Amino acid sequence: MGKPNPSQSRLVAYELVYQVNRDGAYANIRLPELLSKSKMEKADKAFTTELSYGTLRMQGRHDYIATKYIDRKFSEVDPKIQDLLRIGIHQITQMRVADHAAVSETVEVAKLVAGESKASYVNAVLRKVTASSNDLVELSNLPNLERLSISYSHPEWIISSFYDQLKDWAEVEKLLAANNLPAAPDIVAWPGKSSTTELVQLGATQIPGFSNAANLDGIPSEFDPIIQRRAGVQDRGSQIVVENFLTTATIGQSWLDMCAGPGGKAAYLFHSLSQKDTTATFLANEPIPHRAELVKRVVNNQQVVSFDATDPDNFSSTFDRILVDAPCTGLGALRRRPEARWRKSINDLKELVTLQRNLLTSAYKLLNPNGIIAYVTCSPHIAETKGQVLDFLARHKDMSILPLSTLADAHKQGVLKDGTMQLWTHQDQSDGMFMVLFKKVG
Ligand SMILES: C[S@@+](CC[C@H](N)C(=O)[O-])C[C@H]1O[C@@H](n2cnc3c(N)ncnc32)[C@H](O)[C@@H]1O
Repeated sequence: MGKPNPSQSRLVAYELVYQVNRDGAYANIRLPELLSKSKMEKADKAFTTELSYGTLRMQGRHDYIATKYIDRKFSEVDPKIQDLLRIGIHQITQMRVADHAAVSETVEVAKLVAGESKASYVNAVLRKVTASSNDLVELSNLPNLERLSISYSHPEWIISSFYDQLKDWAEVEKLLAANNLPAAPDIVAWPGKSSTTELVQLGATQIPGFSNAANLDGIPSEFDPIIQRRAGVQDRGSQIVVENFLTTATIGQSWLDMCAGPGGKAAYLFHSLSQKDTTATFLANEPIPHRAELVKRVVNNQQVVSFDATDPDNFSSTFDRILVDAPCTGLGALRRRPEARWRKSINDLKELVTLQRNLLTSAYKLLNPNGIIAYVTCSPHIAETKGQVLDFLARHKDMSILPLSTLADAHKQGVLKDGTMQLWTHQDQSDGMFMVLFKKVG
């Protein structure tokens, strides 16, 4: 084999996959850094993005394929070889790259990052993969859970949690497929700062049924209204949450965003309230310092505090409207975060459910008579959604659900019989947001 000569686009894709899988990097933060250092052309950057994000999403499936051609468990293979095989198999099975190019280009990366002998091994395994149809017909004999887990590259516990809610394997399959498709970012025009007319004039596409939303077929950090902090990157599901909560506004209320970082909903709420009602007050709270700094970039600094919100004594006043956009497993936003499905476990869920419960208890203590709490997660998991609702209502007899269906100006999308809302990526083209409004009586 000659001197290694990898293409920049594959080398950067490998670096990203390795850093995410081995060093805990976040793809959406690390990739822009790697791309800006690389000086690649736009088309090569797009290739790198598709290859690296796609590999991270689909690596469960790729590991299954690789295991057919190796003589040990995939987890026992050298970590560099694991990630090289994954990017090779992604090109062979998921992208329109000719087999010979997928193999030889991956082998060039392997020579540079892992040396000649490991590169030979990668070469041998990938050649065997190209000789197969990779149609995985054998999976049709497996139970639904195992079959879908391999085909759509999702951990089984996550698929079970979707089935618990959807109760229909065909629907679950559609959701898993949607989670594997990249989505162009949604943006929101902050009232008083920009408008959808301006966003559309600058090349974004308006989203029907929304007052301030547009979809951007481009890089948000290169879009002027975002650079100038007059608009934000925000999935339409989160925009629905904010807009629904705002329909409960009356004059002169005090608002708290209890879990505000990095500030998406806080910014939209803050700018909307500033336009609607100058007598309303707004406070955003975020305990993690660097996330609180992000909130300060989009909300007036004087209106951002940094406390553990599970202790209500940290706050010096009570509120009429409290948003509890709680830390959660994020199982509703898997298409936007390629590695997220591999990062969370059932153990995380247990801790998160306790934290969510404690935040709700604290919100209750901070709520004024006739006040409203919006409890929100970007997860459809039953323990983080319906489970929390039942638990909260059982513990607080003076609280009841304010059905979203009774609010004339609220979005109708995803509203369930009990008045809560559950969005689904495959049905609503949004993150799988859950929302319930709790009203305090008297
Ligand atoms: C789902 S995120 C909020 C997203 C945010 N509302 C937005 O739209 O950009 C949950 C936030 O809760 C914060 N958090 C974690 N523990 C908390 C606590 N004990 N009190 C308040 N916030 C907490 C996390 O740091 C995280 O920033």
